[in-house]
Amino acid sequence: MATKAPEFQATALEAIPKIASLARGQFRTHKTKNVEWRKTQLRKLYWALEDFKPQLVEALKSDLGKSSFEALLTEVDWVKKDCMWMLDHLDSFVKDQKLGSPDVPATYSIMNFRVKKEPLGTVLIIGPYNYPIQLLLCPLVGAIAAGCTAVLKPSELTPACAMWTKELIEKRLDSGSFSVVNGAIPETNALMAEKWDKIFFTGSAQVGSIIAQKAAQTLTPVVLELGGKNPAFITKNCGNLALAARRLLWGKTQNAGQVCMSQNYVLIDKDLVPTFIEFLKVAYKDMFPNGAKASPDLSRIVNKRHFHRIKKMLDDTQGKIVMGGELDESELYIEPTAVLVNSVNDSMMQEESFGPIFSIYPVNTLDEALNIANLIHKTPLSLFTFGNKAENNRILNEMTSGGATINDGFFHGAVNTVPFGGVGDSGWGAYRGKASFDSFTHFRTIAETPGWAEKLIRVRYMPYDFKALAFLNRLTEKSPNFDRSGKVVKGFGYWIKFLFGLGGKSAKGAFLRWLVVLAAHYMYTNRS
Ligand SMILES: NC(=O)C1=CN([C@@H]2O[C@H](COP(=O)(O)OP(=O)(O)OC[C@H]3O[C@@H](n4cnc5c(N)ncnc54)[C@H](O)[C@@H]3O)[C@@H](O)[C@H]2O)C=CC1
Ligand SMILES: CC1=C(/C=C/C(C)=C/C=C/C(C)=C/C=C/C=C(C)/C=C/C=C(C)/C=C/C=C(\C)C(=O)O)C(C)(C)CCC1
Repeated sequence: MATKAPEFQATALEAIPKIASLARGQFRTHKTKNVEWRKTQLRKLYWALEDFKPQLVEALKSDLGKSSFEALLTEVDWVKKDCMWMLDHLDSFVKDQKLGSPDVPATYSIMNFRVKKEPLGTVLIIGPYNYPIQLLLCPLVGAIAAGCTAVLKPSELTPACAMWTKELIEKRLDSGSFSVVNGAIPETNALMAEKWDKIFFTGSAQVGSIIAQKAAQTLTPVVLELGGKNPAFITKNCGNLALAARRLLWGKTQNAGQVCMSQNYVLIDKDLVPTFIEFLKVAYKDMFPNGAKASPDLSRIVNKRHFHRIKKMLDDTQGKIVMGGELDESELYIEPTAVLVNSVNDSMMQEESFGPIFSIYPVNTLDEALNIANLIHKTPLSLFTFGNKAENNRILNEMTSGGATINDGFFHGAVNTVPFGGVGDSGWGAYRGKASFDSFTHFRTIAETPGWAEKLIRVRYMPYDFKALAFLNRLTEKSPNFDRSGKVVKGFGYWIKFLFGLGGKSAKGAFLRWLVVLAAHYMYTNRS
């Protein structure tokens, strides 16, 4: 098969309602409820990715200048691994979950409470341009696993990937259950005019807000994976400043920093700044011995609009470029660049970089760093800490983020099986690993009341009987072990428990203590 992508073609607007209706129709056949059917789709997706590998690698090169190393590690092989992982665990995820203690009080245990995992239905997945394969198809893995049908809308900014994605999905997966609509705003609007059971959107906060507002009109649940202005903190006690510099530079070189979870700015103890800059330069030289432009590993900026967006941040800064700074529009090339700034109002602090540039902001104290970070963006997608244990804990405690990495760049997001998502305005909901399955699943609680229990549970019927209610309360109500000021009261029950538990708080602890006592007693009475 040729590796050159078919020319980009938007899906005809009038075809979109039919595509959505077909996917809904396929869901109503109930075939997706069959776990074997889902597994077959995941297996087919795995092999489609393997078979289309040359095309996808080539497409990532032509759309983003992405190296084949990254194309495999973070896109094609990444999704294949996701398929394999899901196949390995799906049987256990789909099982009904029996509900017992502590969810169900012992008095209701006869009702066989359980949670049934149901597919949400037909879902819409809208992807961004930076990881056009991974960020579109990983949610699809979750949707297939959960038993949903889906329509995918790749980013039009990566046209070659969009066209191959359409071909591999529509040729290899169940026809009509999974389709791809290509296009930009008009096509997305046409999709948004349809009724979905969930919308999974990855992209900018501005578009995320449009999607959420539209979805709210039909009470459609949404997952939003958005961006953020992500801080890194470096304190005097970071230990290895050279390592911090190298690891943070990694975050701005992979995919030319077009990674929504990489750092936007570094808040660093002012005394460390000159050495940190030197270490950045050393790391840069290590990664790009012949300069970044000559490196076959560094991606390009996706298009002129984004190139100029990033360039404007550099044009508007009042700071000083201390590493990098070269730009070449003809190649959409921007060199990994660090800018030393001294104002929170600087363009390098206020705009989301989403490119290979970041700022360095010197601070006097950790208090100051935390105040600035909370001011710039209270709920970023990521956060990075390079301090001692107490400082790292303090940062994690006093500032939230979607995810965080201690002592590295975005490592919390570099493993495909752990939950990933934002918080507040950096995103709603999470996916990856089991979270991908959960994201497209309705957890339906089921109770089953046996006929023979009728007499036991008839207290609910009219005419109401207060005596029966009092009896039920005696059986089920727990009296508080705290007073009106919220203080725990150590009453008779507490001391009895303490005595019989031999001071242990849990049943297991008490059991172990009793074992020790009995063993000691046995040895004492059987001593020769
Ligand atoms: N949290 C996460 O996992 C990720 C978040 N991002 C964020 O995404 C942004 C960059 O990605 P882009 O592709 O530029 O995002 P974008 O928001 O411009 O586009 C995302 C999708 O929305 C569609 N779209 C664009 N404008 C629209 C409109 N007015 N109405 C309806 N649909 C529209 C596009 O066709 C595309 O498929 C950055 O802000 C970045 O932080 C990117 C990757 C991952
Ligand atoms: C091999 C042996 C061992 C272990 C070796 C280890 C731990 C190797 C580690 C390798 C590393 C650090 C690989 C790094 C990979 C980075 C990846 C995959 C980055 C992915 C980025 C992604 C997916 C970006 C996503 C972007 C998103 C979501 C966005 O824009 O929002 C032992 C254990 C030491 C034993 C010996 C053998």
